[in-house]
Amino acid sequence: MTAAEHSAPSDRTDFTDLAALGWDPAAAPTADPGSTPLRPARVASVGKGAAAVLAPEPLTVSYGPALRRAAAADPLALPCSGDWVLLRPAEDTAGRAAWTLEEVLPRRTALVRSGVATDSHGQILAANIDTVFVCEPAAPKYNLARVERFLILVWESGAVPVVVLTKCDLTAEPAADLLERVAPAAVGAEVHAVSAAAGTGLDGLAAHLRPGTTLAMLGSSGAGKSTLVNALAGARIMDTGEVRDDGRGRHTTTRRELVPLPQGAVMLDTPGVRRIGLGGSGDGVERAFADLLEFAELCRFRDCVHESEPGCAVLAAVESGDLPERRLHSWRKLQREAEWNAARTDHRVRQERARKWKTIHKEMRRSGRNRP
Ligand SMILES: Nc1nc2c(ncn2[C@@H]2O[C@H](COP(=O)(O)OP(=O)(O)OP(=O)(O)O)[C@@H](O)[C@H]2O)c(=O)[nH]1
Ligand SMILES: [Zn+2]
Repeated sequence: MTAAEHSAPSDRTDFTDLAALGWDPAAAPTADPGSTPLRPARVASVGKGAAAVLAPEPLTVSYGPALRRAAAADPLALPCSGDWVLLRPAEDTAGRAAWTLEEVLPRRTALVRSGVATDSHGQILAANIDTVFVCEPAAPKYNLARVERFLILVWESGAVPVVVLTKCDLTAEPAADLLERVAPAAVGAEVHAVSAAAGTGLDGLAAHLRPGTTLAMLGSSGAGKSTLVNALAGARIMDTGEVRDDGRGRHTTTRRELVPLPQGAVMLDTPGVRRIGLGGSGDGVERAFADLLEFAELCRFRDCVHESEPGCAVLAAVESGDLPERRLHSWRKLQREAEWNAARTDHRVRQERARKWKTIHKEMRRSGRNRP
């Protein structure tokens, strides 16, 4: 069934406007004949038991019973910003027309922060993001290890990372030199050097702002994310941190929201992520260190750990200068971290969760979508 057909019974859904929020018609849910038409919406932010959604007009919706049951079994079933969800018509306690959040549609991508407190499930920061601008200030000095950490996280999410070196007006280093130095840490990703203040390098990002794209920004606090969004939008649509206490600062971005850009993309604005744990369940490390792992294929021993083994092609590449030594150190550290986190969510836990999800979806279909 197409998006247009699905919208037919619900004259209140404007799919043209949903497209401005990144709605993909191919993802249109199929409604069972005779069931109450459910209405798609996109989550802007979440609170306790309720979410702020755009449908496309802003609504606050409470969680329906099926969703609450699913969340009790697995916290990842709870909606997060960027999720596409289905709403069911309901009444609030005063008898006024309202909507409940019935179901979270399958996530295309999910940005996960692991290692939150003792919870081994991790926390989903945002969903259905296509492209992430990994913002790293060129001045006073870029931090390649931080860029690598962000890249792993983005690859793991399923989104495409784009490294953006910000504040280039504050460094004497020519953009070409900057790009050349940073590119080895950003294997497989585009790298751009920009200055929001001077307006340079912004054109290079245009291709990532096309309609239908959901964008997000990652980068430490004060990296210049909000300033960059404003420069791209040509308007002050985000608060920026003009006043800060020190370099580490406080978060100046306090809202998580979906912000349409004039170019057609939507920006999913999440607060600066300062301390990130790696999930370790996906192929983020493999993708972020594809250069190193290509050499590893040539090691004499299959289980080579590239420490001191004879015939280690990785060590040989470092020796010959084909692989920066810094990359090897970075990889060791991040790989260990990812493995440690993955071990916490061991195989059994993952299987258990897959089984639970199956039940939850069945349950949702039964108790939610099919009920008249
Ligand atoms: N010189 C110069 N300063 C910049 C540039 N971009 C941002 N800044 C400054 O850097 C500071 C932090 O910028 P923000 O855009 O607030 O940083 P942010 O990454 O959004 O910070 P959080 O909201 O805390 O995550 C502000 O004082 C900006 O004016 C730039 O291109 N050049
Ligand atoms: Zn080796």
